[in-house]
Parts: sequence; structure tokens; C-alpha cells
Amino acid sequence: QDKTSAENLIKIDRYLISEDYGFVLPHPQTELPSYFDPWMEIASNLSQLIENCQLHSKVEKMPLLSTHALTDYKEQRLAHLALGFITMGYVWQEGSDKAQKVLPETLAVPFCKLSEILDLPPVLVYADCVLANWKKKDPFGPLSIENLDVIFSFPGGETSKGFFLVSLLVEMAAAPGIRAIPKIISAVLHEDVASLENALQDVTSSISKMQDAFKLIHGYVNPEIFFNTLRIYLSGWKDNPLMAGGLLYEGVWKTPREFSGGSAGQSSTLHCFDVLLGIYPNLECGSTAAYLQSLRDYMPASHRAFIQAIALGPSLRHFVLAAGNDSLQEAFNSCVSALVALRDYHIQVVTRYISIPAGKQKHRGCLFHNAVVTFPEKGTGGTSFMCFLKTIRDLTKKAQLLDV
Ligand code: HEM
Ligand SMILES: N#Cc1ccc(NC(=O)NCc2cnc3scc(C#CC4CC4)n23)cc1
Repeated sequence: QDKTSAENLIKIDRYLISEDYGFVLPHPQTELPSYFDPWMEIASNLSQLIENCQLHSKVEKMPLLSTHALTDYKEQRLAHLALGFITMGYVWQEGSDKAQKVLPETLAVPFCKLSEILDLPPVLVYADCVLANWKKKDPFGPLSIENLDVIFSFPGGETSKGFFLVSLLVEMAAAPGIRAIPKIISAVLHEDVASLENALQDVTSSISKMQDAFKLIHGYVNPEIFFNTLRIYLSGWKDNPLMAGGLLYEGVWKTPREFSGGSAGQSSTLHCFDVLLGIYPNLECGSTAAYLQSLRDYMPASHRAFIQAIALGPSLRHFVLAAGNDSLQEAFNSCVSALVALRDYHIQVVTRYISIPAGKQKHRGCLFHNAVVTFPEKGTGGTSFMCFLKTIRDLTKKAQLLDV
């Protein structure tokens, strides 16, 4: 009885996770009822409005709209996405050293209302601009980068679009791996070594396909534009020296509130593989563990619950160790190695897209506005997020099962 309940606990469709798209929102809505045109016009022309310095006046003139009409889940995700883009544009349009400290109530009130409904924070999150920010150009065409487009983008044009679409394709490549997780859990529960080995191979091949998709970044994202333009718009207002106390959400809270910048640490995919394989950044890693844990609050509630359900399930590691079966152990270890390779590749990309452009940056002060604003700045070389990425990569390596 408890086996079937554990198996029911882990069925992905209960968590708004798609068989084909994983955590990606399938076929996102791209339009809202015309009542919301004031929001959609601004969000759809954000780069132009910023470049022509018209964004502020457009937002000030925006009517205070009610979110009552937004009853459908995909409408709510689209509205949170649109208001998220407008908010980041509004706060950062004068550059990272002249942040807007007050968000007008015509933006703050509906944005916070929608955030409450969706259990997301009132800041642009990964689930918005990567998972829900896409459409096919030709609806009957393939899911290839040439046939995909974003719904909204920031200044930096093709680079902004490329960054979100490449991340989307990596998330789509993860779908077979996510789909294999319930199979792994039930194989462990039924001590079915053969099915377990197959399901682990599905995860391994899915992770290597994620890395293949990742390679597209070099053709679609320009390092200088990423670092000097796009990065600014992903920044948040937590522990941010220039926004002490955070952003004032007018008409919502009387005092300013802090929220972290967008981070891919908010992607549920790697959290799932980490928990499945027993890669827990434990407290000895200090800020890494706390930081990763805090990122789960920035995920859709149902995705967060799925990660929790895996954590509460049977331990895959213990079962593989106890089985003492070489080929099973190899299947487990190749899964871990694929994850290490993906994180190694990611670190190389971060070096090319952040460390090198940062090194060319004349005024070093601008480095303050990381999207990850939770680490004290240590200057470019040992810059804090690089330590975070290397810590989590090294933790992944340690998850290998040594020959017993
Ligand atoms: C120009 C390309 C990229 C740059 C500069 C970049 C940079 C970073 C940085 C600085 C972090 C540290 C935490 C944060 O600030 O979010 C991070 C974390 C992360 N990034 Fe990226 N990233 C890039 C592309 C991607 C892509 C395409 C993916 C695939 C989905 C990805 C997945 C992740 C994940 C999962 C984390 C959390 C840390 C981990 O679990 O290893 N990144 N990235
Ligand atoms: N200097 C500097 C510096 C520059 C960048 C960062 N961090 C950063 O861009 N995080 C976001 C990220 C990392 N990897 C991936 S894939 C998709 C996304 C996304 C997104 C939207 C924002 C939710 N991301 C930190 C420091």
C-alpha cells in the first residue's frame, strides 16, 4: 500500500509538469483580452521605449487595471511575465547605477496580486522569461531555435532572445530525464534493477542532449552584449548597495521590499537531478546551500513540490550501493558524470560571457549588480557566483559511487 502511495506521490502530471516539455510551459498564451492592452503594448515594445526614454512616461500613464478577468492559469503566467518585463525595464532603464527606487502602483498593485495568485515573487523569475516566454513562428514547424521566438525581450535584441531561447531548448531536452524520475522511484520501490538501469540511462542521455542544446549559445548570444546590456535587466534588489531595503511597491507595502535577481538556480530541472542523485549542498558549504534553498521560493509552487516529493522518496543512492550490482553502479555513475560535464561546460560559458568581458570592463564598480546579488563581491577573478558554480560542480563530482 505505501509503495503505491509513494508512486502516486511522484506522478508528474500532478505537478503541472509536461511529459513532452518538462518544466517548460507548453504552448504559452501569447495574448491577453484587449482590456490589458496597456500592459501588452508596453511589454511588447520595451526595448524601443527604453531606447527612446519613453518607458517612464508610458508607465506613469498606465491605468490601474484589475486582475479579476485573469482566471486562466496560462493567462496569469503571461500577465506575470509581461509585468515582470515592464518592472525590470522600469527599474533598470537608466543603467545599473541609477535604479528606480519606487515602482508606481499601476504596476506594483497588479504585479503583486498576480504574484500572490501564482505564489511567485513580484520580480522577473526564470519561470517567466525562460519557461513561459516562447512561441513557434510556424505553428506546424519544428521545435528548433530557427522556428522559435520569445514573446518579450530586453534591450540587446538578438542576444536577449538567444539567451532565453537557448535556455528553453536546454529545458526541453531535459523532459525525457524528468519523465524518467517516476520510473526510477518505482523501480527502487519494487527493487527492479533492470528497469532502474534503463531509466538511469534515459536520464544520462537527456543530460547529454541538454549539453548539446547548450552549445547553441555561441551562435546566438554575444558576450559583450550579454555582459554590458542584458545582465543589467536581470538584476534584482536584494543586498544591492544602490537599493538599500529594496524596491518600494507603491500601493502594496509601506516599506521597500528586497527580491533577488533572476537566476537559473530557479530552474527546477537541476534541483530534481541533484536531489535524485543525492547531491545535497549541505550546510558546510555555507551560503551555497542556503542560497540554493532560497531559490526554490522563486519557482512555481507545483514544481517546488515535485522536488520535495523526490526528496521524500526512497534513496536511490542507498539502493544502488546496497544492490552491489556493477552495471547498475556504472549507470548511476554515468548519470553523475553527465551532470558534472554539463556543469563544467556551463562554467566555461560563464568564463567567456562574464569573466572575460568583466576583465575588459574599465570601471570595476559596475560589477556590483549580479543577478545573484546575495554574495559579497570579491572582484572579478574569484567573483562570488564563480565560486558558487565551482562549489556545486565539485559537490556533483563527489556524488560518484566509489567501487565498493
Ligand atoms: C551566456 C550564458 C550563461 C551565463 C553567462 C550564465 C551564468 C550563470 C551564473 C552567473 C550563474 C550563477 C547563479 C546565477 O546568477 O544565476 C548561473 C547559474 C545557473 N545557470 Fe547559467 N548561464 C548561462 C547560460 C545557461 C544556460 C543556457 C543554462 C541552461 C538552462 C544555464 C543553467 C544554469 C543553472 C541550472 C544554474 C544554477 C547553478 C547550477 O545548478 O549549476 N545557464 N549561470
Ligand atoms: N557580472 C555578472 C553576472 C551576470 C549574470 C548573472 N546571473 C545570471 O545571468 N543568471 C541568470 C541565468 C544564469 N544562467 C541562466 S539560463 C537562464 C537564465 C536566466 C534568467 C532569467 C533571469 C531569470 N540564467 C550573475 C552575475
